[in-house]
Amino acid sequence: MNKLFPVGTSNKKKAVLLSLGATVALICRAIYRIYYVPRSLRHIPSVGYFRLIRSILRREDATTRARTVYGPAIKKGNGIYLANFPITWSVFVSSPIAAKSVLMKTDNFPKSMEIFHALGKENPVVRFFGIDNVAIVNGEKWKKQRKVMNPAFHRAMPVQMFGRLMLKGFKNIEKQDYQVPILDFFQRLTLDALGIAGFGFDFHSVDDPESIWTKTYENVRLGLRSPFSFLFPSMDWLLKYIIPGRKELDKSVDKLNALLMSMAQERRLQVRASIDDNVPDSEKDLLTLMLEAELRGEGTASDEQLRSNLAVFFLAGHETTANTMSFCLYNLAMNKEVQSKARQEVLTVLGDEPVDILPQIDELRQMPYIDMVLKENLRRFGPASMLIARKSQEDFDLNGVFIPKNTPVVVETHALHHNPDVWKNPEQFDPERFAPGGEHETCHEGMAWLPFSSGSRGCLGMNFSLAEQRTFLVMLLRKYEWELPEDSIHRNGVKIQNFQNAAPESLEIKFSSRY
Ligand code: HEM
Repeated sequence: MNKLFPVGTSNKKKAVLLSLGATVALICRAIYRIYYVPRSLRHIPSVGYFRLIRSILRREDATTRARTVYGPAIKKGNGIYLANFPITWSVFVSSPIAAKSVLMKTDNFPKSMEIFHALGKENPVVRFFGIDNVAIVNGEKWKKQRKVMNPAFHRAMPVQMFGRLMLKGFKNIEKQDYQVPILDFFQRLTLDALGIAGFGFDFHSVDDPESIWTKTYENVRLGLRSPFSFLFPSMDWLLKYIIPGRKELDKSVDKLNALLMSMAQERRLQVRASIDDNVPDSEKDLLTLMLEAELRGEGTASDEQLRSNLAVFFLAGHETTANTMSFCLYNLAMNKEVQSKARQEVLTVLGDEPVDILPQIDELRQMPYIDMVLKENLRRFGPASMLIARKSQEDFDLNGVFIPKNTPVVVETHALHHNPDVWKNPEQFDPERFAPGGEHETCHEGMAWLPFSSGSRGCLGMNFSLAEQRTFLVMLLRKYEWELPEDSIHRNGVKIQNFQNAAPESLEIKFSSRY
């Protein structure tokens, strides 16, 4: 040690120099890890770390980023490339054939739980969602939970309840003088829909903007999205005292957790006493249906697992559906001929009497063009721009590219849906792609359309969300025509809120009533 320092250096000076040296070494190591691609992955075309960060800081939307940042690497790697994102070097997949290989081989590519473990038990994200829920766990644990839930999500969907909510939504459109901040409008509808359908609880978000439970939920939703809730996890013990709003967030998480837990416990007792025996399945909430499946011996779920899964339904089903519907109204405002064609289909099935009506399930099934519109909207602006990272369990040949064991692999749905080698004119909104014999049916091998993912880990709530989207869209088309206001910032292309939330930035829609 003495050889390192000139004779006469005091102990205090030595300590300072040593700590400085250690800090510089740590910083160099961190920069090296960020910048230099691991040797075992260097054969895959990569995206520069700082180019990516610059794009995020400039708030470039996912489409621009896919074109300018990832585009060249995607082309070079035939749909497979490497980027240091979100926390480590990962392989990104935007080719239909490679995506299919990853999603069909769930044992080779289970979901990676690293982020949740890194956050630690005290983190609000982990305290709300838990780490034992169907969206995160793998293997037998996952099978058991999914088995309890599958029947609940495959029964007849509660379209009458969705319709009743939209009737309340009509009143809000009138109250707001027919020019409506559309994301807020749909966030209220989809929150109430999830509360009622999930566990029989009305947040009253649509009819009472000040409702206490809506505010509690909003505190949690926005708080968990703050970068401070998941960045610097090792500093959480300190951050929780200095981050503004963190105390409030912790309190709201406790309050919402207590509500979900009490719902799970009470409903278990009710189901055991068979209180809801005469209620048809389409009117039962998801919690009741899950508990009934458990009673029939179709899997098991503890109270904490039920609570944690109800929390996941909010994460997975609230903003996703609200964002999707907002984009759908945008797309139809920008493509008037599609809006008219969709309305014509609705009027043919439901008639054009000047009165509000609630569509029935079998009527919604007779509207193939509406489904084409919803599919194209999800291709263009699906809310899940990438799937949760998977980790390769062994060396793997992915469409001719060698992927070593323990590599994080991310299917990047946005880049896949906007890949010009896969979709013709990908930036154009064209529902005809999904017509029988259309582009999607005839030109695609592998998995080219993945807004809900696919395979056994595909979205559990897909049918639920699609039934909700159909009901809302059909009722809106029957009652209104709509367009963007003259001064809308979205006239030359939609502006996205930010990197964390791919929702349209303060989008307003101007409605005119048809009756
Ligand atoms: C437009 C609406 C929705 C979209 C685009 C969507 C998309 C997705 C995607 C892409 C996945 C796969 C994630 C991954 O593997 O990394 C997923 C999984 C999941 N979704 Fe959805 N989702 C939507 C609505 C819903 C709703 C309404 C619910 C529940 C009420 C829900 C519940 C779930 C659950 C529980 C999973 C995990 C399934 C598993 O791993 O077994 N989703 N969703």
